[in-house]
Parts: sequence; C-alpha cells; structure tokens
Amino acid sequence: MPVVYIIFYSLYGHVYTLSESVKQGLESQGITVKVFQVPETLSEDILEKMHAPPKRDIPVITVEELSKADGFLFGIPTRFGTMPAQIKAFLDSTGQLWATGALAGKFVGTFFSTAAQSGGQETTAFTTITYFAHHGMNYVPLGFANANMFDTTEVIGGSPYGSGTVANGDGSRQVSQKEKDIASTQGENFGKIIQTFHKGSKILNGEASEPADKVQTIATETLSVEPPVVTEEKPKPAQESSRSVAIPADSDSPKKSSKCFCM
Ligand SMILES: Cc1cc2nc3c(=O)[nH]c(=O)nc-3n(C[C@H](O)[C@H](O)[C@H](O)COP(=O)(O)O)c2cc1C
Repeated sequence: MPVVYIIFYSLYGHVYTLSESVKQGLESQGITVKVFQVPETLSEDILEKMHAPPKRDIPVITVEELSKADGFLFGIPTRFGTMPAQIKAFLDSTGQLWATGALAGKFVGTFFSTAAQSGGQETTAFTTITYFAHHGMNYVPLGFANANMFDTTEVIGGSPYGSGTVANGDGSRQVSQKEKDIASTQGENFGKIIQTFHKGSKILNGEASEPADKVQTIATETLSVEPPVVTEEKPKPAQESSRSVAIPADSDSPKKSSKCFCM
C-alpha cells in the first residue's frame, strides 16, 4: 500500500479540520495515511499570549520519518503571506535528505488557511515550492478540480495550488462543507496519482504484470476534474477594437461550447 503523510501546523484548528477531509479523499483511493504535526517553535509564554488551545495528541514529525513515505501533503496556515516559521524550520532541517536525494521523485502537495480571502494562500504556496524543487520532488497542484472553486456566491478558500479555508481575523469562521469537498477532491486526486505511480513502478520493477496501458488509463482518465457550470448565452457583438477577434458562432473550434473566460 502506498503511504502518504499529512504534515501540518495548526494553531487554532482550521488546518487540522481541513486535513481530515484531505485524509478522507486519500483513503478513498486505498492510500495508507499517517498524520503528523511539525514541531512547535514558540515558547509556552507566547502561545498563551496568542490564546492557543492545547496541542492535539498527534505525533510530531521527524526528518528521519520522511524517507518512508511515497508522498506528502503539507497543511499550512499563512503568516504574512508566507508559510509559518514552524513549517519553514522543519523544512530547513531536511538538508541531509537533500544531500542524499532521499526525497527526489516523491510527490508533494499543499493546503492552506488564511484569516482573509485575499490573505495570501497562493503566495504561501510559492514559498514552499522552492523547497520541493530543490529536493527534486513532484509538486502536485489541485488545479480547478472541484466545481466549488468556481462558486462566487459565498467565501470559499483554496486555489489551484491547494484546498484552503478562510478562518476570519478572530478565527471564528469554521471550515465550510464546500471547502471540505474541495479538500477531499485534492486528497482523492493526489491518491490516484500516487497509486498510478506505485503500480507503474511495480510493473517496471517486474513485481507486477498489470498491462501498462491500464496504468496509463488510471492516470489520464480518472482524475476528478469538474468543469465550471456555464450557461448558454448568445455571444455579444464584438466591440470595434484593433484587439478584438470575432469568432464565428458556427466555428469548428473546440472552444466554442465554453463561455468561461478561462477555458
Ligand atoms: C503572526 C501571524 C501572521 C498572520 N498572517 C496572515 C496573513 O498574512 N494573511 C492572512 O489572511 N492571515 C494571516 N494570519 C492568520 C492565520 O493565517 C490564521 O490564524 C490561520 O490560518 C488559522 O489556521 P489554524 O486555525 O489552523 O491555526 C496570521 C496569523 C498570525 C498569528
């Protein structure tokens, strides 16, 4: 069974709640999931001043543990648009693994929590990607794999870099069902990729005989991707502009059925 570690930091519990949905998605694909928190770097004094509740009874990750997993999903609460010092300190301690290439080729993804909708979930992702690139890991983005990501009727965390929640400045907002669904899709898709790689490796190593074309089908055809729901509208007449391009309504272009600006 492939093994994925969920590794998180969560001072007030939002990232932890999201991790449960990520875990559910992974397990739906037959992945063995182990959940860890990163070591705390703040003193008890400071934690008290921040009104932090007691830590959950979840094992603390060690660097040595990392080489045993097939993939990792990091749960990250944003600090000033970047990852918090606790996650950074842990990643900084992986130098020995980098030197030996121990994490090269492993899969990794990220999910987030911010206080505000525009609080920096995407910039936080960028602060982690350099670590993963230096280790030679395969960063797996979420993309727009869940239709809730196109819903603008309510606050919904997450981005193509990973699922997310919006906690509010006072932490009062809880993870919504739509955010949980997105997180579960992220776990599911990550699990499918890990399973495909795992099965493919076994075939290449002569440990399994499943036909390669079946493995490829799992990779290319079964990822959950829910396109946005778009209504059929008559195209507005093109404005007179040197930059506008009129696309005939009966064009054979494969894009003609989509009214989404991004498709
Ligand atoms: C020092 C500090 C910096 C923060 N910086 C940001 C920020 O840049 N953007 C934002 O939206 N929220 C920011 N927050 C809010 C946290 O992201 C929020 O408390 C966290 O996502 C809640 O997740 P948790 O319940 O898992 O701890 C900050 C919080 C602290 C304590």
